[in-house]
Amino acid sequence: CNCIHLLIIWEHEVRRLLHYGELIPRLETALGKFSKRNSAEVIQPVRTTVPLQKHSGFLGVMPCYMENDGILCTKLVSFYKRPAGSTLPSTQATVMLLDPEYGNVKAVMDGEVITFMRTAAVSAISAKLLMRPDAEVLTILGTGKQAKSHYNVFTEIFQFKEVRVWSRSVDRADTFAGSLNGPVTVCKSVEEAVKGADIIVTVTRSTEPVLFGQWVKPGAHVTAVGACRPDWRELDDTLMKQAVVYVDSRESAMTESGDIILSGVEIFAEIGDVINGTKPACREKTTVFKSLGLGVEDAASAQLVYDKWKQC
Ligand SMILES: NC(=O)C1=CN([C@@H]2O[C@H](COP(=O)(O)OP(=O)(O)OC[C@H]3O[C@@H](n4cnc5c(N)ncnc54)[C@H](O)[C@@H]3O)[C@@H](O)[C@H]2O)C=CC1
Ligand SMILES: O=C([O-])C1=[NH+]CCC1
Repeated sequence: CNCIHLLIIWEHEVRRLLHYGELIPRLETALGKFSKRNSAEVIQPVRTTVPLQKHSGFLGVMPCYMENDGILCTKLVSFYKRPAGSTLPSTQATVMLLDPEYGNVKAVMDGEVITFMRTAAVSAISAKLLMRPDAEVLTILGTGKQAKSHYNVFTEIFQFKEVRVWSRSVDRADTFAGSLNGPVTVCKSVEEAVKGADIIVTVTRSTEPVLFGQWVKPGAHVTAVGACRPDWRELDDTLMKQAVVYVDSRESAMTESGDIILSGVEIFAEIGDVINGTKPACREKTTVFKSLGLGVEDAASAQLVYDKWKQC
């Protein structure tokens, strides 16, 4: 039995071991495999969510099996609708890697760093495929953990002339700006922040639209990361209807995304279809990539952490 080899990999180790340069190619491969719907490559159901009514939150369970790669993984993620000013965390996560033959857990690792890095990396993949190559202005709406990881990966792999941020509180936006390793423009309104922007990342905990189509430049790319419940929104109907809509998973989007379900729009493609070359990247049009977060992303990330740990 190999159950004595249980590893615990803490947050600071995951942070040390994960780098976008290695994570992005692994995620591209995993998303491409996911969109082939070949059960020998990926079995990944839509996440199961248990409402935590008393605490305005949800526990998500996100299993994934990649048979050909020998990866069996599940993430437990709790996420909450916190009131303004709350100091409680909005997302907490733990990832478990199992041995698919024995069935034992071989590693338990921090899932928070995996969650904010893999989500930002997937957004960067969508931008690589869907953003105009001459994009100059990046806008980030929201100033939390995902905002930081998105700022980090977008400025690491692209070059923008200007990066803008917006938060409901200018003080929070100023604090966020001060924590970054580069210049940003703090904007007082969403409209000011997104005017003329080539790429807009929405990473808020809002449950109502914050980004309106009337403000978005034609041909811009929007990566929508928040609003992961069927009755939560970040984008309005006008934007959803004027855009070509890409998602990480059709099933997840039709189950979990208020922006997709309530606007009634058609999904054009999964991002994995574009990676596989089976659907085009409509860069010249306004595009929305609606991200919900997938177990296959956590599985590929956790395996990378494990591989790197073994190399040390
Ligand atoms: N698509 C995916 O794979 C994932 C999505 N998420 C989602 O991303 C969002 C951001 O997550 P974190 O950065 O970890 O949260 P966070 O709590 O660190 O940051 C949230 C940000 O949203 C702002 N905000 C809260 N309510 C708002 C409102 N009504 N209008 C405008 N802004 C508001 C906060 O001030 C803060 O700047 C959450 O909705 C979370 O559920 C989180 C993990 C993965
Ligand atoms: O994929 C993920 O971990 C999550 N998506 C929405 C909240 C957490």
